[in-house]
Amino acid sequence: MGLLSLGTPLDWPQARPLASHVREHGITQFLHLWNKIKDRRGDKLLWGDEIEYMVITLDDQQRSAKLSLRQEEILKVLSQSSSEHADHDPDRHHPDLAGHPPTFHPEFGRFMLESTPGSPYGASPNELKRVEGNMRLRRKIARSHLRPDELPITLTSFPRLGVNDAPFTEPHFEPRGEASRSMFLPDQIINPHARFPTLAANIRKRRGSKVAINVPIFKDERTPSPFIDPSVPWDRDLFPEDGEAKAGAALQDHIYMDAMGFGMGCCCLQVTFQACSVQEARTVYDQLTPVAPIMLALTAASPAYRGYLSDVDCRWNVISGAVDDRTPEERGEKPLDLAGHTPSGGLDHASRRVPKSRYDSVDSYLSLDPANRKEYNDNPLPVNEAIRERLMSEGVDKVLADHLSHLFIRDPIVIFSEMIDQDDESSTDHFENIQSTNWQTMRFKPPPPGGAIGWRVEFRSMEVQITDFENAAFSVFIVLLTRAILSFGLNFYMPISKVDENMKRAQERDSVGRQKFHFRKEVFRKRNRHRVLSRNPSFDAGRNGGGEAGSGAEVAALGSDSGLLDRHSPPSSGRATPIRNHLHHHPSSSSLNGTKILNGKGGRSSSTPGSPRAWNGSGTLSPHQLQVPVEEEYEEMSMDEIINGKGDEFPGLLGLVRNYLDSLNIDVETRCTMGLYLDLVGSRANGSLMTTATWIRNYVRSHPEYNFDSVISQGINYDMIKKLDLIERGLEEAPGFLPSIYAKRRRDEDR
Ligand SMILES: Nc1ncnc2c1ncn2[C@@H]1O[C@H](COP(=O)(O)OP(=O)(O)OP(=O)(O)O)[C@@H](O)[C@H]1O
Ligand SMILES: N[C@@H](CCC(=O)O)C(=O)O
Ligand SMILES: N[C@@H](CS)C(=O)O
Repeated sequence: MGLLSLGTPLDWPQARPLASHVREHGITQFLHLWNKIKDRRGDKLLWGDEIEYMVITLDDQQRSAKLSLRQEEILKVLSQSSSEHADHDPDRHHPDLAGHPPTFHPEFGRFMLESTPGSPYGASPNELKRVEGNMRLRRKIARSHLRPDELPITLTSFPRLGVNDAPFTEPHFEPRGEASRSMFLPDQIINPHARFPTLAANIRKRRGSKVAINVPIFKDERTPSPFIDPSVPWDRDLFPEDGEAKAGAALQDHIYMDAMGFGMGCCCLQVTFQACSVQEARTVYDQLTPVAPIMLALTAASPAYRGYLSDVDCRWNVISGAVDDRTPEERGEKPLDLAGHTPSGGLDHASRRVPKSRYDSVDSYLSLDPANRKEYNDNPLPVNEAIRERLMSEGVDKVLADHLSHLFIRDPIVIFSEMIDQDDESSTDHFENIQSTNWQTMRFKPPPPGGAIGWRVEFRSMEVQITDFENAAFSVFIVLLTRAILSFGLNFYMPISKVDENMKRAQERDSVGRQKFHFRKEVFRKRNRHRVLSRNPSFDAGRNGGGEAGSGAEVAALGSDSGLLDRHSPPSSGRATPIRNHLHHHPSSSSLNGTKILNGKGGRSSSTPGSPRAWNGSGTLSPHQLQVPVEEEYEEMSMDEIINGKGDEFPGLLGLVRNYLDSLNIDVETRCTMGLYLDLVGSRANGSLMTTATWIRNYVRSHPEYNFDSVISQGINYDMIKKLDLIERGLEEAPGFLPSIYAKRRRDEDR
């Protein structure tokens, strides 16, 4: 959930002239904050998940499953009940209700809820063991405030959103809304908070047309070819935009969608980490960036849109298209109008190309680690040049300045008239306005004013899973991987263009089984490979699921010279004694680069004159390593190899995580729970368990009502959602999808 300011939202013609004001003050706000918090360190690793749900109404007479639009009512009751829960609920003794009851938040869809733990977790194995119970408690609380015919389901995309041959919302509305002007979706599916309809309307207006999302259709035995969608009202003329579909916005052989709700009506699973310092946050951001597409593929859960099976398994490009506010010139569909060039901001809507939507993958790495070779930052990086120069002249290093000035190429989409003038020393509202509408695979989050919360990084690519067992498993896996990254000083860097290629592959049908992904071959820094392996002889056993727990001190010792941990961490964190580092040296003005589109070639390198000297000579990278041609550092691997390992050549992400776990002193029960989670991740990767997307596709294709024409009827949808609910509650087995232990374990926990 993004920034929810209150007030009167400005229509696009009024908001547009204020864009530079918001950007300028946003950066002033960032700089005020930066000067206060850039040296902040010593924060603990805390983390939290965000789970998004759809509320579904089931009608057993009609055999229909519809989206319930009662979000506002439900959230009101949930927020009242959170405080009362402690006294009246049968769960009142649940440790997660003491002090910090879980919280529920609105989301874009009026049929969506989001829940987070009441307070963030720590990263100790004992805390990790709590996660699934906390998630289940949240689901239980949500369910207890729904009507008997409603259920909360963690489904990434609702298969019949926008199918008008039968009502798909409760209550029903016709698709004729001013915000989206959609041929398929009524505006009533949008959360009525002014932020959301204004986002939808202003994205459309800035773009100059409705958004146009085209997902390839899954061609089944009887799907017409070419497929020209009979459910598009080709000749509707309610709004001027209605002609767009026929004029080329709707592609043949694709499922066409024309509104923000098709994307932001999808649900995901996000994980946010607090790091001990800005440098550690930048490390986590960089190292998780190549992991984002891998986790998107592994959690794939959305193979159905607007009543059809699609040929993709993930939501990513659907949301990307759903909020794509770029003009035709920015998208490269019309020639640029260079007369409109504005050198100070470079922000005229027709004067330059913008390669990506606001919702897309990360474009540049962020760390000052010399392992972050300039060759890795090989994507075009349009920046707001004036902002970049200003940040650097105020002492922000070039790498961070690139990142921020890239985010700040965007216009603010929602401006509230009451919020135009702010106290830039105490507010970060303008900064957050731009930051929170850059929806990328990773988000780098500065500490909010107030002091309680530190530097954070949000991991945003994962699709939400049907059960909290899976949601906990994937969240815990990412937390443990982060710990392994920091403790072993792992290096996953590879060219960011290859990460983007992986994003494309990740979304394809059955990418886990059929695709290969680029991944770095040598993930240990030279010295550490030897140290990790020799101090943790259980490594190979760990990879195979065995291995005895080692000593936590070993990991701490390894971490202390891993070259990636922040050297200012307090000794109590089990890390190195602080020594001086040079991370915050500022570039001299002579290093300012005047280019507007950066592509890495003029980019970062610890040896570039005037660029920050990032490291203190601890020798983590040998000159030899720096000389290896980038192309030789990575190769194509299957998902099984990336996760489960590849003989002696590559340990696999699970191998790394197991090795990290083996090094801790953990009780048997906790280790067993972690083992169940890691086994799920490994089994999904090697295909012994299928992804949610594959389960959904198989279910639809084996339903007696299915005609092998890609169509998901109301009856199929109803049966599927009922079945998924039974599976979640452990009342039906799901062979090949969930481990056999799941159902019984789930029922036992309900007792
Ligand atoms: N200090 C912290 N360290 C780490 N995680 C935290 C911290 N405080 C809150 N979180 C977690 O961060 C997640 C996001 O929290 P919240 O929804 O408040 O942030 P947000 O800024 O609205 O998120 P988003 O970036 O998704 O819009 C939650 O899982 C929460 O538990
Ligand atoms: N629901 C969106 C994320 C919305 C948000 O940024 O909070 C997704 O599936 O990615
Ligand atoms: N939920 C997302 C998308 S609208 C946000 O609020 O930014």
